[in-house]
This record gives sequence, C-alpha cells and structure tokens, in this order.
Amino acid sequence: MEIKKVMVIGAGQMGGGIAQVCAQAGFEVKLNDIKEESYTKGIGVISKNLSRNVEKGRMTEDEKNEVLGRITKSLDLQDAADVDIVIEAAVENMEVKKSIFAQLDGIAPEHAILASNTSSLPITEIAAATNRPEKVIGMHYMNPVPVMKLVEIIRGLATSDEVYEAVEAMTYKLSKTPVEVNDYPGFVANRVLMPMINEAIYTLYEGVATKESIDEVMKLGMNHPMGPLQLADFIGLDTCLYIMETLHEGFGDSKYRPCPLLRKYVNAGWLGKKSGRGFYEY
Ligand SMILES: CC(=O)CC(=O)SCCNC(=O)CCNC(=O)[C@H](O)C(C)(C)COP(=O)(O)OP(=O)(O)OC[C@H]1O[C@@H](n2cnc3c(N)ncnc32)[C@H](O)[C@@H]1OP(=O)(O)O
Ligand SMILES: NC(=O)C1=CN([C@@H]2O[C@H](COP(=O)(O)OP(=O)(O)OC[C@H]3O[C@@H](n4cnc5c(N)ncnc54)[C@H](OP(=O)(O)O)[C@@H]3O)[C@@H](O)[C@H]2O)C=CC1
Repeated sequence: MEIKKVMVIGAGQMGGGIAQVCAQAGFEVKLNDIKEESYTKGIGVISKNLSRNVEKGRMTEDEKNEVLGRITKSLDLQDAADVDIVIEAAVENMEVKKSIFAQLDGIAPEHAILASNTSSLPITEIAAATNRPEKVIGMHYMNPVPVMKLVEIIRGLATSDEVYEAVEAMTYKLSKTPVEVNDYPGFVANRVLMPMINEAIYTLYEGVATKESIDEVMKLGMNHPMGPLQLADFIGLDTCLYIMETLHEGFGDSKYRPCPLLRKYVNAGWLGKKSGRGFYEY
C-alpha cells in the first residue's frame, strides 16, 4: 500500500518535527492541533528550521516554500477523511489517545493506517479503542525529529504485516532507520533511557551532586551529547513522568517508581525547556 497523504495530530515539539520531515520527503501533510495558537507555534518552529537549512545552503528559498506549501492547517479531526496514514503525537495520556483513535476510526478511510508516536503506552490498548486493530501501529520518533535517525516501530498484538511493511517503507522514505520492537511498556528506547534519567533525578534529590555536576559526569564520562537532567528538560518533564508511571504500572516493579522531585516539578508547571523552566531556566 502506498502512503501519500499524512495527518499529524499535535503540533508540539514532536508533531511539528514529524510534519516537517514528512513534508521534506514529499508527503502531503495536514498538521492538526486542538488550539490554533499551538498550530501557529508549531508551523513557526518548522519555518525557522527550514530557514536554517536555507542559510546553511542545504536548500533553496523555493524548496523551503515548497515544503511549507505541503503542510496545511487542521483544527478538526474530520480532516482525516482522505488521508492514508495518521500519526498521532498528542499528549502522553492513554485516555486522550484512546479518544482520538476511537474518533479517527470513524473518520479515516478504511485503508488508512492509524499510528501513534507514543513514547511508552501500549499500542495494543490504543488499538482496542478502534475496529481496525490490524491497522494500528507505534511509530516512535526521537527528539529532535529532523536530526535523529531512529524510528522505533512497535507492533501491537494484532498489527498486520502489510501495515508494518508500509510504515517501514515510509520510514526509509524519511531517510530514517526503522527498528522493530514488540509491545511492552516503554518499548526499548524508554525502558532503557528513562530509568537512567529518573536515577539522575534521584541523585540530585538525595544531594549526591549538583545538577551541573551530574550532567557533566555523564557528558564527559560517558560521551552523552547532553547530561540526563538537561535531556529530561529537553524531552519535557511531564512526558518523563508519564513514561515512568507507565513503566511502574506496566511492570509492577518498584524499581521504576518516579522520583518525587520529578513529580514536584511537574506539579509546579516546571515542564522543562518548553515551559521555560525545569531543572534549568531557559
Ligand atoms: C522521550 C522519547 O520518547 C524518545 C526520545 O526522543 S529521547 C531523546 C533522544 N534525543 C537525544 O538523546 C538527543 C541528545 N542530544 C543531542 O543529540 C544533541 O545535543 C542535539 C542533536 C540535540 C544538539 O546537538 P549539538 O551538537 O549539541 O548542537 P547543535 O550544533 O546546535 O546542533 C547540531 C545539529 O542539530 C540541529 N538541531 C539541533 N536542535 C534541533 C532541533 N530542535 N530541531 C531541528 N534541528 C536541530 C542543528 O541545527 C545542527 O544541525 P547542523 O549541524 O546540520 O547545522
Ligand atoms: N518529547 C519527546 O522527547 C518525545 C515525545 N514523544 C511523544 O510524543 C507525544 C507528544 O509529545 P511532545 O510533542 O513532546 O509534547 P508537546 O506538549 O510538545 O505537544 C503536544 C501537542 O499536542 C497537542 N494536543 C493535546 N491534546 C490534543 C488533542 N486531543 N488533539 C490534538 N492535539 C492535541 C498539544 O496542544 P496544547 O499545547 O494546546 O495542549 C500540544 O500542541 C507524546 O505522546 C510523547 O510521549 C515521543 C518521542 C519523544
């Protein structure tokens, strides 16, 4: 099955990046959000990223405008009525995702694939909110999407081979590398990454070292491009907390308990870079 028309749901840091790389690869993209200002912010970031490519001589002004011309605004899920795939990148909350998928099931054409960019939530459970579980799949991009090469592709219990192959082919078309993963909490990426970040937060919470020192140890000692606390701010502390909660609940193992300091920051509205304050100020 050939994918030409894409709808991306959520114009935040991930949805914006996904829309950008899809449009750059020649797909027609509808970028959907519930709020007009979120769309405006998202398309603004895309435009800025593309302008940087023009400044660096990687694309011409005309090519930039062609890419932007392939992205259209959507504030209504009904716009999914003629797309081949929907890639959902709304907030990391099961109830929100189930509601979106149940609605999409009634709107998107019969052949359309319904993919989620969830970082950790079970694809099988999201799929169960629809009458087409064989067409539901995880397509997990990494942040920042235009830079990172990996797409974790998660098979739900009922995902068909045909749908897997179509999403794999699309990933290659985006010049990214797919890795096949089964449907367990956190998949691979966040099952490994997020407990490290949570442990770094515990290290801060217990006064073992300052935030700068913790980040410095991991940058200089392990060659990580960002320290874990800086990376947590970059991902979004709300997203980090939701992922830890999914691991904790999904495995029932206390080793995944979210650090109280992480919860405190999220409750304070300190969500990291996107809100201007997390472990650091922006
Ligand atoms: C939570 C989940 O479910 C899964 C996840 O995504 S976990 C998060 C995974 N991501 C990571 O671990 C990222 C770790 N950090 C990094 O790799 C790097 O710090 C980084 C790529 C973000 C920035 O790299 P850097 O060398 O420190 O900075 P910088 O020189 O400014 O950027 C390098 C390139 O990336 C580009 N870039 C950086 N941030 C960008 C962004 N937000 N959007 C688009 N492009 C970006 C820059 O334009 C630059 O491109 P060129 O060199 O081609 O001009
Ligand atoms: N941050 C990361 O590093 C990564 C995140 N992910 C996953 O991607 C998804 C999005 O994360 P991220 O982009 O960081 O989050 P953001 O908070 O940056 O963006 C989420 C966007 O979705 C919008 N939104 C919320 N509910 C709906 C809805 N019902 N319909 C349409 N749009 C909606 C929000 O609008 P508003 O602001 O108006 O509420 C916001 O614009 C999550 O599932 C997350 O786990 C995956 C990989 C990496």
